[in-house]
Amino acid sequence: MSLFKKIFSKEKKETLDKGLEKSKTSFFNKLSKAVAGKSKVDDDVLDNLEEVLVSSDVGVETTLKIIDKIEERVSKDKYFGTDELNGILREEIAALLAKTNTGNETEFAIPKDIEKPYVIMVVGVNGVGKTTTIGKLAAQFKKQGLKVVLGAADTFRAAAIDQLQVWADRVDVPMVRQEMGSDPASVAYDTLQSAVTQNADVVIIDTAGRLHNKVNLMNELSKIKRVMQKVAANKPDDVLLVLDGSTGQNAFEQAKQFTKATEVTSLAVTKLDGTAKGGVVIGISDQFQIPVKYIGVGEGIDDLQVFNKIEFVDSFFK
Ligand SMILES: Nc1nc2c(ncn2[C@@H]2O[C@H](COP(=O)(O)OP(=O)(O)OP(=O)(O)O)[C@@H](O)[C@H]2O)c(=O)[nH]1
Repeated sequence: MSLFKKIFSKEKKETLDKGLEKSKTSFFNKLSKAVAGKSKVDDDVLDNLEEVLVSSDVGVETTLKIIDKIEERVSKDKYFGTDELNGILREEIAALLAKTNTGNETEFAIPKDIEKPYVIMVVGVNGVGKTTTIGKLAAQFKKQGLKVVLGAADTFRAAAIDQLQVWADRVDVPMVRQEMGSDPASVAYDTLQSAVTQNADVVIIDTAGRLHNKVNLMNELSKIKRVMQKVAANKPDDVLLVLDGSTGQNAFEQAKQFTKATEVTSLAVTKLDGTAKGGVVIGISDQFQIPVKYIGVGEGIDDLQVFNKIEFVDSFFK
């Protein structure tokens, strides 16, 4: 491993540790209360643990799965002590995450076996950190020496186009835009066309995420896809749903709506640094069986990380 990589990994780890601090403190405070005065894991401890997991935004479904697994282990080994609970929780959560997050990626990269350009269509409601995530992603891909083109297909609000332009300028990548109110699919088409002409490696398309009308959202997203496929077959390669981790259960609700409206292939969970609700990462990836690809652990350009289940669990249970 090169020195640069070593330094980068250390920095990445520190940012992750810091980003998850609030979630960790809150979780382990609750956990220690849940087992206070108990030496063995019994029904009371399991009930308390269930509450801890639900109140840490792991979600009811995933919490019940974890509790079932621990119950199985308790019934096998009657002498299972509360001091072992941490290790066992860590194993069960790692196993859950491994089902969806099957890879072990640590760095920003695009798959080698796809036809260039790699197209990421970004979806999510306003305010979740969509624009910021696109900007940070563009910066990381550019750092890898890849040629990136952005498409401002959230034409619903002028501010959305302008905000993305700020990031495009900051990262120094081209952005394709049209007037506010123009057809998002037309912007996506132009963006892909321009990327193909420039022989770009990565295209990132911003879309509007208006949830108030599911049929409209569905129609808009499928039209964008359909029109892009006129330029290049099988695009987009990735439909990335951005969720604000600090909204906890609201993020679950948004995931539900968006997965109904379009085929979401990966998730980015942002703003984990400012919240104690980090458990959403575990619950959402499990409940929707969609891999978490990126996590946002700060506002800085380098504070978007490739989600790695091992690093995440290591940091959480450190
Ligand atoms: N602390 C923290 N802040 C973040 C993170 N990601 C985004 N933000 C902040 O969240 C706010 C909203 O981000 P935007 O990128 O503007 O959100 P958006 O979804 O594009 O929203 P609109 O521009 O309103 O459509 C900004 O102030 C970002 O700096 C994160 O990982 N951590």
